[in-house]
Amino acid sequence: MEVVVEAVETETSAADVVQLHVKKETPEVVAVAGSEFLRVGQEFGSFAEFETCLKKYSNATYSTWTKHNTKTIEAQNRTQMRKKQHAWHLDEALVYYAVEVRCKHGGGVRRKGGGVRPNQGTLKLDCPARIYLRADTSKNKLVLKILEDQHNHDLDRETFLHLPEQRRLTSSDKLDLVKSMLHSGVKVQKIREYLHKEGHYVKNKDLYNLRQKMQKERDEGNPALNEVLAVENVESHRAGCESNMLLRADRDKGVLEVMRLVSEHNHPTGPDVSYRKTKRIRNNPTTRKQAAESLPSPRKDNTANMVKAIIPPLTSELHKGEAGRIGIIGGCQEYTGAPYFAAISALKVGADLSHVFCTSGAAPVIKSYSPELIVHPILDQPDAVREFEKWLPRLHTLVVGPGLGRDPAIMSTVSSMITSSKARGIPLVVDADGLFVITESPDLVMNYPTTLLTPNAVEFQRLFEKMVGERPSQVDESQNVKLLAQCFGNLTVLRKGMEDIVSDGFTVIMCSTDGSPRRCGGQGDLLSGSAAVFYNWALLKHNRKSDTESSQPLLGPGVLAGYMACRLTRECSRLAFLDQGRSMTTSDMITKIHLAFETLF
Ligand SMILES: NC(=O)C1=CN([C@@H]2O[C@H](COP(=O)(O)OP(=O)(O)OC[C@H]3O[C@@H](n4cnc5c(N)ncnc54)[C@H](O)[C@@H]3O)[C@@H](O)[C@H]2O)[C@@H](O)CC1
Ligand SMILES: Nc1ncnc2c1ncn2[C@@H]1O[C@H](COP(=O)(O)OP(=O)(O)OP(=O)(O)O)[C@@H](O)[C@H]1O
Repeated sequence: MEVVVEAVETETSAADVVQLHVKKETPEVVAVAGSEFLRVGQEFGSFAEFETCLKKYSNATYSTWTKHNTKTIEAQNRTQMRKKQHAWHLDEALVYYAVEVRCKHGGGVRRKGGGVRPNQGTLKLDCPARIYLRADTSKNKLVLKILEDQHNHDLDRETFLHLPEQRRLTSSDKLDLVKSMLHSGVKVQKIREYLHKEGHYVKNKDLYNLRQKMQKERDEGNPALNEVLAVENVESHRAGCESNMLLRADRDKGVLEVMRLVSEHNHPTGPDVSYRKTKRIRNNPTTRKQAAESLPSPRKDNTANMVKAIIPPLTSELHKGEAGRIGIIGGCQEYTGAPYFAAISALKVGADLSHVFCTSGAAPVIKSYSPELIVHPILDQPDAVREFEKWLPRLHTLVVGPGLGRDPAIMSTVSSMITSSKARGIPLVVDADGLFVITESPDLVMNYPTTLLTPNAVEFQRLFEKMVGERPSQVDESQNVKLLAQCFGNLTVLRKGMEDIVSDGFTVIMCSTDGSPRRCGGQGDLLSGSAAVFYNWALLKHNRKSDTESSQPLLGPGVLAGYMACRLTRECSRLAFLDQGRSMTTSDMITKIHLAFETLF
C-alpha cells in the first residue's frame, strides 16, 4: 500500500507546528516525527541556525529542550593552549565548540530540603533524550553527532502547550497587542480567552506577571519618579495660616500634580513654604506592597478624610429622608436620560429619596426607568411653580438643569422655581441647561452662597464671557474658575474637563485622578446628582460645626462636595471602563457607584 505523509505548516501554533497527517489506509509510518528538522550528521553554519531547527523539531515532536553541557570556542582554545596544541580559528557564529542539549525532563530529581519552598515540584525525570553537537574544525560548522529521542515520558500536545516556554508571548506583534490590552484595562480573563482562540495557551498568572512587569518597567524608566519627593502637604510656615497644597506623583506622566490648592493666607505677603507630611517615592518599587506604599492611597487623602467625616453613618437610628431628599429639575420630550442618571445617582450615593420635576411627556418615560424615583409631571403645566412649592419643604438639595431643554416657557418656569428655592434656603446644584438659564440671568444665583455650578468646558466659557466680558485665559485655568466664583459673589464653580477645577473664590482644588478615555453622555449627570447628596451632607456638618466649634473647616462645603463628586465620577468611570472598555456607558458607571464609594471613602 502507498504511504502518504503530509507536512502541513499551520499559522495557529506559536511557530511552525508541523502536523503529520497519516492517511487511514497507511499500514506503517516510515517518517520519524521531526526528522525533517534534525538528524544525525546535519551541519549548521551557526548556533542560531541550530536553534531555529531545534524549535521546529520541538514543535513537531512536542518535546522541550534545554542546553545542558556547553563548551565555548574560547574555552576549547584555552584547553588547546594548555595542551600546547594550536587554537582553532572557528567562526564566532558557532558560539560553541561542543554543546549538549537535553530534554527538559532530563537530569535527576534534587529535593531542595527545608528551604523557603520545601515542597516545590520539579520537572526532572531522568529522561535520557539528548542531542549533541560538536564543531567540525575543517568545515567550520557545528555537526549533529548524537540524537537520542527516546523519552521516558509521554509527549502530548496538551502538556506541551501548557509549558511555560510555550505560554511565553514571543511574537512581538502579539506581545504588543496584549500589552496594549492590559494597558487599557481589558480583563485578564478576556485576554486569555482571546489568546486561546488564537491557539496560544496562557494562564491568568502569566498575564498578571506581564502586567506587573509592565508596571515595573514604567517605574524604572521614569527617572523623575525615582528622584522626586511625593510631598503630601506643603504649608505656609506662619502660625495659623491655612494655605496648603497637596501634591501627588502621577506614575504615568512622571510628574507631580497639584491635587489640592488652598490659598487662604491670613497675611499680606507671599508665604514661604514649609514641607509637612512628605513621603519620598521609593526607588523602583518591586512589590505590589511597595508600589502601594510609595503613593498616598485615596484613603490617606486628607480631603477624603474630611468627606468621610460628613458622611452620615449607616444606622437604624436615622429615619427615612434624613440621609437626603434630592430634587432634580429637568427632563423633557428629548432628554429623559439625563434627569434619570442624576436622580438614580443621588440615590445610589446614599440619598433616601429622589424627586424628578419634569414635563408631562417625559414623566412616564422616566418613571418606567426606575420605580425608585418620584416623578412629578409639572414643568409644562400652568401651575408648575405652585405645585413645586408644595414639595419644596420636603427637599434638601436641588439639581437644576439635566435634560431640561431650551423651551423659553420652561426656562421662565425654572427661573421662578430657583427664586422660590432660594427663598427657602435650599442649596442648588446647577448643571447643563440650568446653566443656560443662569447665563441668561446671572442675578438668579448672584450672591446666593449655597450654589454649586457644574459647567463643562463649553458651558464654562459661555458663563465666563458673560460675567467677565472676555474669553477665559489659556494660561491659568484655576484662576479663571476662582474669578468666576468671585464674580458670582463666592458661590462654588466646578469646571469639568480633563482636569476638574473647583473653587468658591477663596480656595481652588483640582481633581485629575484617573477616569477613563470614554466621554459618553451622562457622566456629568452622575456628577451633579452625587454632588447634590455630598452638598447636603457637607452643609449639615458645616452648620453643626459652626454652632459648636470656633474653627471653620479647611474647605467650604461647596468645594468639598464638588471635589468628592469629581473623585467619585472619575472612579466610577475608571472602574466601568475596566469592565466594558469602548462599550462603557453611563449606566455601567452607575453600577460602580457602590464600589467607587467604598474605595474612596
Ligand atoms: N441621555 C440623555 O438624556 C442625556 C441628556 N443630556 C442633556 O442634553 C442637553 C444638552 O447638553 P449638551 O452638553 O449637548 O449641551 P449644549 O447643547 O450646550 O452643547 C454643548 C456642546 O459642547 C460640546 N462639548 C462638551 N464638552 C466639550 C469640551 N470639553 N470641549 C469641546 N466641546 C465640548 C458638546 O459636544 C456639545 O456639542 C442637556 O439638557 C443635557 O442635560 C446630556 O446630559 C447627556 C445625556
Ligand atoms: N477630557 C477629559 N478627561 C478625563 N475626564 C474628563 C474629561 N472631560 C470630562 N471628564 C470627566 O467626565 C465627567 C463629566 O464631564 P463632562 O465634561 O463630560 O460633563 P457634561 O458634558 O456636563 O456631561 P453630560 O454628558 O452629562 O452633559 C467629569 O467627572 C469630568 O471629570
